[in-house]
Amino acid sequence: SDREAMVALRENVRGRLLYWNISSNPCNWTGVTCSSNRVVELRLPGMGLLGQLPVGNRFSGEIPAVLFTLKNLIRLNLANNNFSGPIPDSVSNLTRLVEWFDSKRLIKRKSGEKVDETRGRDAAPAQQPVVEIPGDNAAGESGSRSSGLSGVVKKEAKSSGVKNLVFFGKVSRVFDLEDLLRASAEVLGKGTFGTTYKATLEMGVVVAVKRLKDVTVSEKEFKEKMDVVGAMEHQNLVPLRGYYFSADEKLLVYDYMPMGSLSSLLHGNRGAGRTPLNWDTRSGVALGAARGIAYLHSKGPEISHGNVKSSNILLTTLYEARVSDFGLAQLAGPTSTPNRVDGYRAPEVTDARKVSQKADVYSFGILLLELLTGKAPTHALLNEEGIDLPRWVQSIVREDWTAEVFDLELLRYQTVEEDMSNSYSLPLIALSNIPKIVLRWPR
Ligand SMILES: Nc1ncnc2c1ncn2[C@@H]1O[C@H](COP(=O)(O)OP(=O)(O)OP(=O)(O)O)[C@@H](O)[C@H]1O
Repeated sequence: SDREAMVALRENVRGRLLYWNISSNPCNWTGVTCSSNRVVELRLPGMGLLGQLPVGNRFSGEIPAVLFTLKNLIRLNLANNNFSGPIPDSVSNLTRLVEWFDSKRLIKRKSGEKVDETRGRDAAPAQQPVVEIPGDNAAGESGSRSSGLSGVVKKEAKSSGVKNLVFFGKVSRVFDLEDLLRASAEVLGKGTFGTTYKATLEMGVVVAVKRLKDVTVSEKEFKEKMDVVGAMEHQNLVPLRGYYFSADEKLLVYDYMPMGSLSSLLHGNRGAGRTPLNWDTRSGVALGAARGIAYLHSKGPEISHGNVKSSNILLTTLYEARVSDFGLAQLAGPTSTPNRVDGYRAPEVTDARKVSQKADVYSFGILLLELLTGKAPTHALLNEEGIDLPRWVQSIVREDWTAEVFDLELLRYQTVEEDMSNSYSLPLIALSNIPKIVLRWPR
């Protein structure tokens, strides 16, 4: 029935369907008998009419070759028809056939091979064969947007018909590489390991995609390391959902965190209209980040984050902390270009790939100072405005305890100074010689 066909169609286009329309257009494919005279049109967002889908029309005869030549065709659903015979030669353009339930009735013809017509005719009716056409067909001409990821990611990734995204966890696979490449993309920022984009997929899903640079490890090693990262599951971590690896492109797919990073909330938009982070929020973020890092450390003595800093503490809409970017330092070569991570780095760390758990704790201590002072620990040599945060804190409170060290935004809240100064219970902090850094953990 048409209702069933609609359900099948919706399921099979996996969210790509913008609208569909059953009209009573006569079907005119040579060699195809159509008993219901109905044609389903499929429109995809921004792509116009893509093709007519013979869903549930009780078509019989061979599948019209024209279907396989349609540009931008992603999936072809032949559900509830009575097609038989060979899949047309042009099917060799297709790199993947999925859910080919009716293998008896529909035969994939290898080039030059004769087709056994009778085999097809005698078999049971086709149930739900679905053909996918990934690769350049789908990402081509009208499909790609100039601001899309496909304009950024190298061709090789686009045309790789075999490789696809590798997903972690029990989450059902909701999109594939082609979906990702067609997504509209916005640069979120450039970091040590590459550039991160906000990618909005046509089906409405939003993800953060990190395009890694300078990956020196082999595919096998990359996979092993990403498997470890992908297995980390904690409410204070940004989950790595999947990755893509090819010779030219390495992509990581994370959940997108709509509030951005602690760094941008603390230091961005200092002008009018800024929403200051109050002490409750800051201490809650510190606690959440500590829990995320402690979880990583609990996974084994050799497992550390390696890059704890405020741009890697992302926030949910409820201002809960999610730690991001763990396990990436070991993918790169030994040469690490100096960057603002240095402001967080424990003095004993000489190789960015070898950061101990203790060094993570040092970086976390710097993060706490950043939360308390509102100052970013950028490296003075690289950035004139940068400060060596522990040294600055020491210089301010060397003689006498003074509230000057705190972020002015925090001091606007009357009770906060007392809150911050009353407690010395910060056993986690391994920063040496920093007097009177006080923080009360929320109860
Ligand atoms: N999952 C995400 N959701 C929202 N924003 C993100 C996400 N991941 C990263 N960002 C933001 O994108 C920007 C770039 O991030 P990226 O991780 O590439 O660099 P970084 O954190 O500045 O440096 P590094 O590479 O050393 O960690 C940062 O502002 C970061 O907060």
